[in-house]
Amino acid sequence: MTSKDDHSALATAAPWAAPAATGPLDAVVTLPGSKSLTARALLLAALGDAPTTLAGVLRSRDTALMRAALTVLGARFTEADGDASRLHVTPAPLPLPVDTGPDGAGHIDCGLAGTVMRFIPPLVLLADAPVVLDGDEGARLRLLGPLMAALAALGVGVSWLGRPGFLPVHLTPPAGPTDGRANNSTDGRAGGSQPTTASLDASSSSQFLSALLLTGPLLPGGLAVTPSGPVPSLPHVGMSVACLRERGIAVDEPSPEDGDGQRTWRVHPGRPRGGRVTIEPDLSNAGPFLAAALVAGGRVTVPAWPMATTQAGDAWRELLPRLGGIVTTEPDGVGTLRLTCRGTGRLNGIDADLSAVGELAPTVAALAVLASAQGHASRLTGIAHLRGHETNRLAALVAEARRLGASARERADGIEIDALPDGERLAPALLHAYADHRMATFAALIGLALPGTTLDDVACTAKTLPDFPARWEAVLAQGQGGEHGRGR
Ligand SMILES: O=C(O)C1=C[C@@H](OP(=O)(O)O)[C@@H](O)[C@H](O)C1
Ligand SMILES: C=C(OP(=O)(O)O)C(=O)O
Repeated sequence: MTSKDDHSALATAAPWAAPAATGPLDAVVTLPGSKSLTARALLLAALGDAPTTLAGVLRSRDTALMRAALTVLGARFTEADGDASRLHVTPAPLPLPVDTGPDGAGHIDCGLAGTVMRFIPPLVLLADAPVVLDGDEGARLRLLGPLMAALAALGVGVSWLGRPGFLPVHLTPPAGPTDGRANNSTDGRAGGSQPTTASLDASSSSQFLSALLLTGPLLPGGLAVTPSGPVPSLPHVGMSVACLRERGIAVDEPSPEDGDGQRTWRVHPGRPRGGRVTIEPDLSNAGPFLAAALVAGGRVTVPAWPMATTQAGDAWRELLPRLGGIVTTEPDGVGTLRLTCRGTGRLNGIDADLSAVGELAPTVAALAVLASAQGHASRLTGIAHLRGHETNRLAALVAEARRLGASARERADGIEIDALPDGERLAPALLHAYADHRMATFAALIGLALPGTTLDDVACTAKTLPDFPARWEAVLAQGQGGEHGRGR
């Protein structure tokens, strides 16, 4: 099944002419909600002990698919107060009543969303009928095997409908009730019984571990899960833990001193609390906008930046100065900051282990490619798992960097970009997005510095950020003689 939604229709449109910078920026960018926090908020609200009202919800392709998937499993969503970013969620009853088709299974379109294809399968442990998951062509290249092996060990019937280990897959709930219908505690610690135990290999995606943790409180006795090796993107696991705790579920995290294969996460049984939840702006998607100031000069400000957050994008505060920017903050609202990034037009190379924040790599790579033309080499390491993202991002970044005339290569766990020799320059090109929203924003950043850069598919940015081209053009119009008001 390939999605026939707006995204795939737009993907065939003419190439996008990436706007070039014509002067220093002076822009304020208000970003919609975090993709990762929205996915978790939707799922935990669907499993809640009472209705939830969500504010700051991201409305994008990934989150629409998550909503649709949870609707197949019995949750109900209604827009609140005519505001698209506010949602009332009525939780699903247990066992989850699957909306089945003529084949007796519920059908879930994962699009290209890692959060949907990984977070939904463990819910089959709580479901009353089988579920079939499929997605875009690119989604059929994203690994699911290790998560399914863990679910099979918990009694889920796993039947691969294509290549083993990948979508599409047919999942059958275990014969007996495995859901936590007895887990009625409100303190998140009742249940008393020994936890359900699982082990899994999460070395190719932290989402496998997050997926089990998010369903964990509904399993008999909760869940104790021990990944067999290293786990990338650990802040995203921390985000899953924080989201559970915010909803009253107790979670014991392993000690950072525990070695790979010895770390156990213990989720205590209970129903996630309903109530009101406000979702933070997407700090990963803030990256290209803040980085634009490094390329064009001037400044870009993001308001409502949380003072404390589990989002990987908080690392921009540390990464952008290393790449040549100046990052400052000032108080904004309660618990939030206005974060400003200033650029001078000069870029630095960077040698960075991005294992914890891999989703920031394409934006860092765009700056590194541009820095190579200013005589600086860069090395991004700890990101072998990016080969399993929306596309093989290591191959894609190297191919696109070379298309521009940069000297770049893949290493086992990352990429290297050489300093361009004196006298050599980068040249604009038609860049490829590979259906990957972050490869599209890579191209947008390159276009600021290389007039004439085009991109084959800007529509794929709708995966996590609606209206990206308009938002990008509005940022450029601010401070370059344009008449757009500041902020949006
Ligand atoms: O849990 C999440 O919301 C995510 C976890 C990370 O996945 P990986 O561990 O596969 O990198 C991240 O890159 C992805 O964008 C979102
Ligand atoms: C890896 C990413 O997405 P997904 O949630 O689809 O894994 C990403 O957004 O960079």
